[in-house]
Amino acid sequence: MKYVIGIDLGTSAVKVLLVNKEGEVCIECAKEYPLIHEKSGYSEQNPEDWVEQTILALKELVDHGNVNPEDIEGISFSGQMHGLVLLDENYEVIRNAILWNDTRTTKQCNVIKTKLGQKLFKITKNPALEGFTLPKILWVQENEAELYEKTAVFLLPKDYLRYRLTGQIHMDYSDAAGTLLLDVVNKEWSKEICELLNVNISLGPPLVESHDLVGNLLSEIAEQTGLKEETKIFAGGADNACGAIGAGILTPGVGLCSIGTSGVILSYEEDRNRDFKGKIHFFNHGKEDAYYVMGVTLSAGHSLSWFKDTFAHSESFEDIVEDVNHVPIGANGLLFTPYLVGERTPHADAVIRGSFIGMDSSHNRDAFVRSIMEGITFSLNESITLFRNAGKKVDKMISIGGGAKNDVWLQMQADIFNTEILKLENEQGPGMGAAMLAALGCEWFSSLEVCSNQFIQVSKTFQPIDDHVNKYKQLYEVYKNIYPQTKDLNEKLKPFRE
Ligand SMILES: Nc1ncnc2c1ncn2[C@@H]1O[C@H](COP(=O)(O)OP(=O)(O)O)[C@@H](O)[C@H]1O
Ligand SMILES: O=C(CO)[C@@H](O)[C@H](O)COP(=O)(O)O
Repeated sequence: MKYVIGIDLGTSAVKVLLVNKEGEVCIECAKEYPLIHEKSGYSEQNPEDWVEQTILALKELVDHGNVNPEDIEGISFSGQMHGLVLLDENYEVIRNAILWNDTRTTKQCNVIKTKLGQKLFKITKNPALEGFTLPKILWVQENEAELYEKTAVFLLPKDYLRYRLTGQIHMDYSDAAGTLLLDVVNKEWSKEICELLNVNISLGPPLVESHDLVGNLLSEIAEQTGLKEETKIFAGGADNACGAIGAGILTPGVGLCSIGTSGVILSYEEDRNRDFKGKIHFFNHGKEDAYYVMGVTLSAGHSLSWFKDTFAHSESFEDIVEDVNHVPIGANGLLFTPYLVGERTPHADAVIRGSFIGMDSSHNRDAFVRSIMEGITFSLNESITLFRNAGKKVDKMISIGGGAKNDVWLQMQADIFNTEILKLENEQGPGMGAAMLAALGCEWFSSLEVCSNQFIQVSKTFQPIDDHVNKYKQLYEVYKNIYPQTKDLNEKLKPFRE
């Protein structure tokens, strides 16, 4: 039997999956790494942590996978999007990576808006948002000029990891789309944007397709992991593009809900000329010459992990969500907004912060956990509302990510979204998507579509329950009021944040 490995460089952890030619996940290993929040609004990671933890995860996979490393034909990648990794001329990391959920760049977003106006939208199909890469480049240019001067190339997180495993520098189109420097339709770095913002276009690495072969493993990495140097390495894609591939979202129809650190509602988009007026993101897919649109909740799983780290550090996620079903819908009158690091969709707002509304002395810990899960799901429902208002049909969704491990949450998604929710055999959509890109690159299949028929299995479906749908509709109306009513309060609280 032959195998491929999918590596998903997530925000909370790197997850590696060994997948055989039948699409079965033979073993998965995960290794965590920390987020660095130096100030309110800042979010960074040390790229060395990604490399060290990936090598450990791969070694564990080889040691316990019970397969001959010679039979592992290919590896590909999925990675958290937008994070800025700056390298000097020796390809050494210059500073910590500035991540997708870092919102320090409001000023730079305003500069982009002023200098580019409608051009930005015409070229990139997206607005200037704090999380994207270009504002981060401008922030370093302005605030750390001596580091910017040293920069020879910029990469995104999984591109840096791939560079360390292969010695080769590349970026794929699906991830490049999230930089705000890519001409999305013509698939090239935008000379016009670079010139107008005084960014040297040569900082952008060579662009490739997600399934392209980009090299083999470096000998020292083969030695450290137990893998073979000859293992073929394929470029991979943005985690949401890979999540879509790993859920079989390769044609219009079924949508995707992903609850990882962020939360994403995603839909395949056939028409590259479709104009969503920047309300949702429009990016290149990991499937060649295809596109997808999505809305993003910045702190989805992160809200739950914040609660766990702060109030239940020693417990597992399974423990803290175990009894939420004993709390009624609406968490006994407790509503939560998940704006722990600001928000993206539908409220692009770096200043807003979360709230618990309706706290009562009767509320116990389970009520708080339930209200967090409901608040995250209401936030994702705001993206679904945008999709529906734009004429997209949303009646069936595949749910992936850490949040899809819990059946109560999956039923909650069915009830709040009022859609059928499908759970897959394996909730690791991005890792599976990466494995599928490797399988395509190894020519096991003629297309991702053929591969998905073999690799993707639905394990369970959740139907909306009428009574729940009605209750959640009423709660959603209240939820939507919290943003406008807390916006001004948060502007006033901003000076007190450190
Ligand atoms: N058993 C579980 N039940 C509910 N939610 C969970 C469970 N395990 C993990 N999660 C959620 O999933 C999140 C991690 O999801 P994951 O897809 O691994 O994230 P990332 O790709 O960003 O690293 C956690 O922050 C947590 O909120
Ligand atoms: O910023 C975005 C998408 O635009 C995020 O979805 C990141 O790509 C991080 O993903 P996870 O770590 O939550 O999977």
